[in-house]
Amino acid sequence: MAISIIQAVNKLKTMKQREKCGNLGFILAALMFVWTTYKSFFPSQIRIFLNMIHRYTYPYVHISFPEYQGDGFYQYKTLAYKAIERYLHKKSSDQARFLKAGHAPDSDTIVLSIEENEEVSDEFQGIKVRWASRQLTPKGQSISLYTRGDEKRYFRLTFYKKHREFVTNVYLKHVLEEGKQIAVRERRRKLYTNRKSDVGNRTPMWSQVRFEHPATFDTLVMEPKKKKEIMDDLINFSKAKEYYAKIGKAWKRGYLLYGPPGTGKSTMIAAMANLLNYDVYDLELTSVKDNSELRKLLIDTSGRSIIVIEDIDCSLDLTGQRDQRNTKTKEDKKDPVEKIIKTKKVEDNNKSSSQVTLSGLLNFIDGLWSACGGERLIVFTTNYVEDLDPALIRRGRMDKHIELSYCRFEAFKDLAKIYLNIESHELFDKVGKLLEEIEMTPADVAENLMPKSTEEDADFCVKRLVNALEQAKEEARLKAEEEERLKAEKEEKKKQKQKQDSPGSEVKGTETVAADQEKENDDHEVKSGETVANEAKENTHSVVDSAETVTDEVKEN
Ligand SMILES: Nc1ncnc2c1ncn2[C@@H]1O[C@H](COP(=O)(O)OP(=O)(O)OP(=O)(O)O)[C@@H](O)[C@H]1O
Repeated sequence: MAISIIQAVNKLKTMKQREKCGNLGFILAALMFVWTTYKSFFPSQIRIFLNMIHRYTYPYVHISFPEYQGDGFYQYKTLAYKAIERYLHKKSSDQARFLKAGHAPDSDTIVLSIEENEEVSDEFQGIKVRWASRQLTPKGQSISLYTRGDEKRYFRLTFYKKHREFVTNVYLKHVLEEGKQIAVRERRRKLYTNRKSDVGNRTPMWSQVRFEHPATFDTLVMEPKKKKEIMDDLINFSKAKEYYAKIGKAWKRGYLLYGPPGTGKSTMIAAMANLLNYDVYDLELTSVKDNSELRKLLIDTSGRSIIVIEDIDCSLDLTGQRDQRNTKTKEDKKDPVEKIIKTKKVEDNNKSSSQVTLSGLLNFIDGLWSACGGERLIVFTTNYVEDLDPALIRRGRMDKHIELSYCRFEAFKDLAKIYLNIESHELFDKVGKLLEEIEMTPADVAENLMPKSTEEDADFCVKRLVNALEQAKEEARLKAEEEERLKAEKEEKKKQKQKQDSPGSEVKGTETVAADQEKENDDHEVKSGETVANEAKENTHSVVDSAETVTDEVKEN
């Protein structure tokens, strides 16, 4: 019984299908008849006229965006097609049933786009449009024989005639801008460095690797208020294209990061690049032949990038007309170890044949060429901000000066949270006190806090830090004592020498000492006013020096 019912239903279905096929055949035949009659009986003028009426009353507008442009020899993918492809990715994956997948250049993303003859709709500010993908088949060729140049693929945008103004002026701008932004967001970021140019070398001047530094502002420890201020400044800059255009300034900003080694200058640059999704150009000034090469390098950089010159104080002799005597005084104040490191760096750099001058560098920062490309940060780092020429770092060139300093208690707590995932410990107070007495860089604190094996738990690491701080404190004390002793010894030797030099020194009493003192005073008077001023400066800085010495001893350890 059941079987016979099913058979009956099937029979009915087949009948209906046949009926449908019959109807379709009839409609097709009728259409062909109308078309043939139209072609044979309507003269071409009337057909043109009817076409015109049709065009006039047709409610839609179509715009085509071909994939490739160019002549028969050179074809290139149009920027508009690429941007539309990226823009439609999300809509295509949501709406279309037949999709094409491709690998976006310079990116790890798969881009989905609609297959031929598929359509997706879009709505922007209440206006609806349709996007379709089409392909023209050149006559006499099958699709499988296409070469890249033969492909006539294009996107077709359809919208109501009444929205023509809006679509062409507003919507298309939005699509292209958004598509470009998506491509930029999803691209693989690069770290570039410049190579020394050889004579006749035509290879690009920047070599590149993928930029994969994991540092972020979350992992960079510094005073929270200062950190927020820097982040706001950066984000503000990245959104200020119109503002910069309005005030007539090139869309770029200079940052000067200064502070002792190991306080996070390089880490901050990586965090900046990750925050803004920028590329990084690490410019090695000593490898740049001259000012004109420097300019070429600048032109070869792209927008949305950070150009970094590290250790700018050691990069070539950029002192300009600076007072050499002044420089010497500052050099004298430095710790001997620091002085040796710096002298070595400067010597190495001086060995390079670079003829880049201060004015060349100033032009690089804010000359006419610096405006090309836009959306660029220029970052200088230095351990010795006082050594830099004021012209180089004045506001307008280096707009924001950021000091990175030794680790304080707040920064330590952040590091403990990042490295050990702890927010409190019985030794925290002790660490806080020690950090007030001893200057330790975040790099050294981080190194002590980082577990080196699975046995080293948080407790072990905090204790290790306390030990390191106590040891640094003890060494600083011993060094200060040793310095005191040396100073006293020097004084004693000086006095002895004075005794030997002056006649009748054996019987020197209070009178003779007074005479010596008078002589010394006379000598001082002969000295030029400048030298006296310098000496006075040296004396005022002696207190700072001793503090620096303590710090350096910590660093050495
Ligand atoms: N403020 C900080 N926050 C978090 N980590 C830091 C900080 N400062 C230093 N570090 C850690 O110390 C290491 C060295 O820091 P970094 O290279 O950024 O210092 P620097 O100031 O650039 O040193 P130099 O002047 O020698 O180039 C980094 O890998 C980072 O892990």
